[in-house]
Amino acid sequence: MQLSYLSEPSVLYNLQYRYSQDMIYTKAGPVLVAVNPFKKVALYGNEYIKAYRNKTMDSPHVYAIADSALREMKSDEVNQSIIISSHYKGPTGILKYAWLSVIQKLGLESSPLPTDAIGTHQPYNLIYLILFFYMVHHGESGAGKTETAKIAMQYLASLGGGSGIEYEILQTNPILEAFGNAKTLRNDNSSRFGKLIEIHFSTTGRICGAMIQTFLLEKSRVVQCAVGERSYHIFYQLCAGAPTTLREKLNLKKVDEYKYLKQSCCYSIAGVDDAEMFRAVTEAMNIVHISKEDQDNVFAMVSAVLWLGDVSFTIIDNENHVEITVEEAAETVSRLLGCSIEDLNLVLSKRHMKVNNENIVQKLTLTQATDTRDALAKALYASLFEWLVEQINKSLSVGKRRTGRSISILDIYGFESFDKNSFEQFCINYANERLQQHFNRHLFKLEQEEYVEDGIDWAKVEFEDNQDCLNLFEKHWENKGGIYNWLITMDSGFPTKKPLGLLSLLDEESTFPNATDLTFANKLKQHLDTNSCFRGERGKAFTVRHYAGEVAYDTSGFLEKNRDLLHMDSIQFLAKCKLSIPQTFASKMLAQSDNLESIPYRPSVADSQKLSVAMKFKGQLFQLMQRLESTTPHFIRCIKPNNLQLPAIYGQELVLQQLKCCGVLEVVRISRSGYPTRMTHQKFARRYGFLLLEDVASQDPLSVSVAILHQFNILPEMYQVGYTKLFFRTGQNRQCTDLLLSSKAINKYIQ
Ligand SMILES: Nc1ncnc2c1ncn2[C@@H]1O[C@H](COP(=O)(O)OP(=O)(O)OP(=O)(O)O)[C@@H](O)[C@H]1O
Repeated sequence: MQLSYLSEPSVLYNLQYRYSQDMIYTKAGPVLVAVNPFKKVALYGNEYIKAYRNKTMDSPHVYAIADSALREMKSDEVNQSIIISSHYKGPTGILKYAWLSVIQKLGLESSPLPTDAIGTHQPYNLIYLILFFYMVHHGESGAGKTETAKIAMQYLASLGGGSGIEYEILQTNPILEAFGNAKTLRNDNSSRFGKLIEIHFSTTGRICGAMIQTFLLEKSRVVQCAVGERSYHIFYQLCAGAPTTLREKLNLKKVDEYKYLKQSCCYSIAGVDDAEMFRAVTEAMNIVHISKEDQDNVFAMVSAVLWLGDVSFTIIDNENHVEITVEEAAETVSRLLGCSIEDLNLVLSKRHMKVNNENIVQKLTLTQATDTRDALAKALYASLFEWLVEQINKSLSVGKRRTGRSISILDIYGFESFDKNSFEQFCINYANERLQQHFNRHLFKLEQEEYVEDGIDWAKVEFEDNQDCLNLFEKHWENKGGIYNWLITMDSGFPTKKPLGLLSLLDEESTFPNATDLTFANKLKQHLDTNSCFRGERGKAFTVRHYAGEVAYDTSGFLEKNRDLLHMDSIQFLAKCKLSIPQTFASKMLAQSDNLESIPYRPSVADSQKLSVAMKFKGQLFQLMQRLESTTPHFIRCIKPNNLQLPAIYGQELVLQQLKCCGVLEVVRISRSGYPTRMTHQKFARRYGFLLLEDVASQDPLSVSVAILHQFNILPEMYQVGYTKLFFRTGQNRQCTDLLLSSKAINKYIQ
């Protein structure tokens, strides 16, 4: 089904009709729209893979996208990318908590919306309806990006490389999901990080290796998570599935006995067996060659993080200073990390500072000690995640003799807008602005530029350009006189001039020791109030006009999250641990802090051992975009038809909103009026020239092409002749080809 022939209402009608028939994939111009079925659909597996490979099936599918990426990689000798994204605006807030209390009352904890509860518990039906209406009109995560990425990987992996590498690539999924996914209110298996997997191919077109890059893991979840949500799956899987010896070695308790896990009152996921998942994860680790010893170290770190949360403090004076309480938690942490209780106490209750060139030791208050403990837990977990990805990459980089050709699959968080939007949404939405720019560039800008360059008659199709919003985030300009001053920021990844964009203002404020979230918000208002994409709000808030809608951000916690400081004392503490894995984490952190010394912009205050989170993210995104720019992109837009994670419920408004947000409707418009299929005159003349019945006066490819089109009476409104290419309306090239092939001329030729 090609939506490109259709008007907007019929696009919507068709999507809904197809969804009701389990046809969850639809093409909108070059973009594949995937509507989450929330149930098993009979569209996958070897039979389907074979059919798409042999071209006996050509209906829209992730397999078809992966297949054309593969073919184009081989024929054009250009790297390809499959960019999977979703766009939603989601609620949190009171109704969600109301819903949680409803399901708890029904004794159906962890189930987002049990269908049997709707019918049998009449008193709750009204609440259900209100919630349903509310949720359907806002939309949320769980659109199906990760599943789609896995389906694309499955297709590519089915090619077989003979070395088993494709199986290894698939087995990275359970590991990354265990350590980087969590149950949220919106999705039982929500990815809390972005992921790019680059699959490498040999000269014969076989998979010979892969490389994974991850982005911005949500580490705050390790120490804090909302009611009804869970922390990372691995915590629950380890506690449920560790064999007795490991359980004893790690001194594991039940999940509801750990403070970090207890706070959200949610321990299980309907239909998921954590113990079984643990076995699948260890099996996957074996397959990607993570040694038994390393696995034990990994699980020791996971257990250490859990036990750190249980380390408590005793107040030792009337200034609220503390020491750690020496009990099971502290003892277990020191055993698992390989440090002494004294060192653990020192790092959590005291801080070394340099004041006026003099070294002093400051005692920590209860709040400071608790923050230090949580920062250590978050850093340990984030380092562990990074380390695991590194190990996986080592294992996947087997095929050194590769062609340099690759297909990258990008599965990155979608646009987010909740009741309360914090630093995480700020970064995620910035990433989405970047990706939307990439989408616009390829589907609107470059497309239309090509028409103009080739001199065809073309009335420009307007599209929502998000350049202004990107500038608000990234660029530096002088407010005086309102003149934009395009100063380089990205070459080095660091600003070289006075910062006046959202990111650089945030970074600058993060380096002032006395700055607060309020001074940051005021600074934004002072510098950016004249910007049309920015609006200062009361107090600590500000609003950004994103391409997908306005989002109000609350700056509470922005500075702290952006600084993401782990005090040098904590790094040195990890370096002193006897186990090799915390030592490795420490060296990595120290290496990062060394690199920073060469950066002129960041002041050398004692704590600035790390690049700020926003700047690191900006650098990562910049590299990502550079990488994607050198590929031919294939876009998949995932749509969530309801927020209840249930099959057969299709919220028209919700779908429409997502289609609008992600530019699909504009793509349909441009595909209808545009000429998406094209072929150079040379290629067209070479392919069909032999069909000409009469000699053409001039043998140049353009004249031959035009003569062929005339001979077969191809309607003039179906194509345009450019300087270098023929441009065909949607699908017309194919119809044209069919026409040519079924013509008498070809029959004559064959005879
Ligand atoms: N093609 C599919 N077939 C069957 N079920 C699917 C499919 N795609 C998604 N789902 C269901 O939807 C759920 C959410 O999908 P997924 O985790 O891929 O969403 P996501 O967009 O990656 O979400 P998040 O942004 O929270 O990570 C899956 O756990 C699965 O139950």
